[in-house]
Amino acid sequence: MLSVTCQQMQDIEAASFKQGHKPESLMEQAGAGIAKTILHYFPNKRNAVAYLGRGHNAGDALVALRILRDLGWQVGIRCENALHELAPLTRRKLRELGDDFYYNQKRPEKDSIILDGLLGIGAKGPLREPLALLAGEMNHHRVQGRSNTIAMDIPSGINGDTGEVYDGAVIADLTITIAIPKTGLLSQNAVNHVGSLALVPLEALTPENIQPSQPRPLHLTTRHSIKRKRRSFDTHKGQAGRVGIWAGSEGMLGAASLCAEAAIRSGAGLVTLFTPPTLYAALASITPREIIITPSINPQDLLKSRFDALVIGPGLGSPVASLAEKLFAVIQETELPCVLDADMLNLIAREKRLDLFRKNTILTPHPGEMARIYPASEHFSRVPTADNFTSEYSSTLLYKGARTLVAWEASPIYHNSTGTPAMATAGQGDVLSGLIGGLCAQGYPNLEAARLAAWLCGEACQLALRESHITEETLTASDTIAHLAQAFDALT
Ligand SMILES: NC(=O)C1=CN([C@@H]2O[C@H](COP(=O)(O)OP(=O)(O)OC[C@H]3O[C@@H](n4cnc5c(N)ncnc54)[C@H](OP(=O)(O)O)[C@@H]3O)[C@@H](O)[C@H]2O)[C@H](O)CC1
Ligand SMILES: [K+]
Repeated sequence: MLSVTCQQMQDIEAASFKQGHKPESLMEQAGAGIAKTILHYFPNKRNAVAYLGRGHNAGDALVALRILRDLGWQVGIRCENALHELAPLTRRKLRELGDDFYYNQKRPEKDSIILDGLLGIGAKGPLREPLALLAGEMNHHRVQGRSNTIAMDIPSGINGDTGEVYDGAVIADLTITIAIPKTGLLSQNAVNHVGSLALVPLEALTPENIQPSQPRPLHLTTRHSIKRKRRSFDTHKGQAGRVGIWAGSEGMLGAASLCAEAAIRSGAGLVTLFTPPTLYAALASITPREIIITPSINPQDLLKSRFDALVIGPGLGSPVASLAEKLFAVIQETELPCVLDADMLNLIAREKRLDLFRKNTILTPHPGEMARIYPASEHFSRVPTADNFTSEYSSTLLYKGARTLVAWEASPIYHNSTGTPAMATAGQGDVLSGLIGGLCAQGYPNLEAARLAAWLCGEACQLALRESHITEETLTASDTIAHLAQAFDALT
């Protein structure tokens, strides 16, 4: 969905009021959506404390808190403003929760949810007291009590238009933005304060007829903006998509295996993994039985079978010159959607074969690989890099990072909403490339496949963290694959 400035959001809101929508009804919908999102990502938590400012942002937090309390959660509030200073609607939402909460204020216990309802789109400039004090308290409890902070709409102390981070700004693990994403949330500066993103859409408030505030529109990919395909009843495995993968080298068998497993878990009907004959036995012993493993020394084999999409590169290492030439020839020749990942990108950079970045290719560089294929990226921040690169080359680009970007030609620059720092671990990229290949093989257009795969990987990891045996430290790429089903389900 297109992102908007706070002023644009306020204008859309004002227009909806003119059409008869009521602020209280919107706040109830927002609060209900926030509570639902909290239950989706943190179903095992039982304690929440809402930090309140004076405005309607606090009202959203109070509605969510009331719903959680009614479900049996222990809840509390922190507010340093006098009751008469609260906006009338916010005051009403506090009364519905119970005035006792105001007189018996609570600080978050260990392992709580902290709701940031200090400031939303009505924020102006750096945090003033008493909110600065409360923001400091929230950040302290997040770290000391290992709690999770969830920002209502915008983390307080972040400029919602530019992403500028003011002193003492709230650090959120998840920002639940209301109705339409705010442009500042997508800024690279703010990423450590915004955390992962979720959207609560409100039917009355949509960005129709809004002019993007940037020359190249910045969009957020959320669960609502991706359409999951349904299969017809008589689908057979040949129609479900055939993926050909060239991956792996000595010492990097896991990359090939993870990539192939993710491809089959994406829904592809047949996945064939080509591997040097010397690695065959070892690879067969760690790869799921559903994968066809074909020993090969000639990448031309990728063109001989009837595949619907190709993935080339995970764990490829540094192939000898003759193999490199053959891989280049395949990429040159194929018209299939073709994911170029990891060492294949390094090889293309090293041999200066950027002519291979054709329209059917999907490139998945992390910042280091990006710097190799496109040295100009070192002089630009991420969005201009994605913008310039896709203006120069006709590939679909998936630029990995804490906020993965997906773009193609003059498309909007799509910012992925899901993900967690737990993903900073080996193998996640191999899963991602396998997933993209599998989705392309099923007929998702390249741009959609890349957006969906990035969203699914991030969502799978966020959902994996709900389990008691998986933590930020222990999550692995296999856990990502194991939670793809839950991520797909979250789309429907
Ligand atoms: N978008 C929608 O249609 C909906 C939004 N909802 C939620 O409402 C907020 C916006 O609420 P609003 O009341 O307009 O504004 P805030 O809650 O952000 O806060 C305004 C008050 O905060 C004071 N303020 C402003 N800047 C600062 C600062 N830097 N430090 C301290 N205090 C600040 C401001 O005081 P003034 O003295 O400046 O007037 C206001 O008192 C939106 O973000 C959503 O969360 C709806 O609930 C659903 C529909
Ligand atoms: K907030």
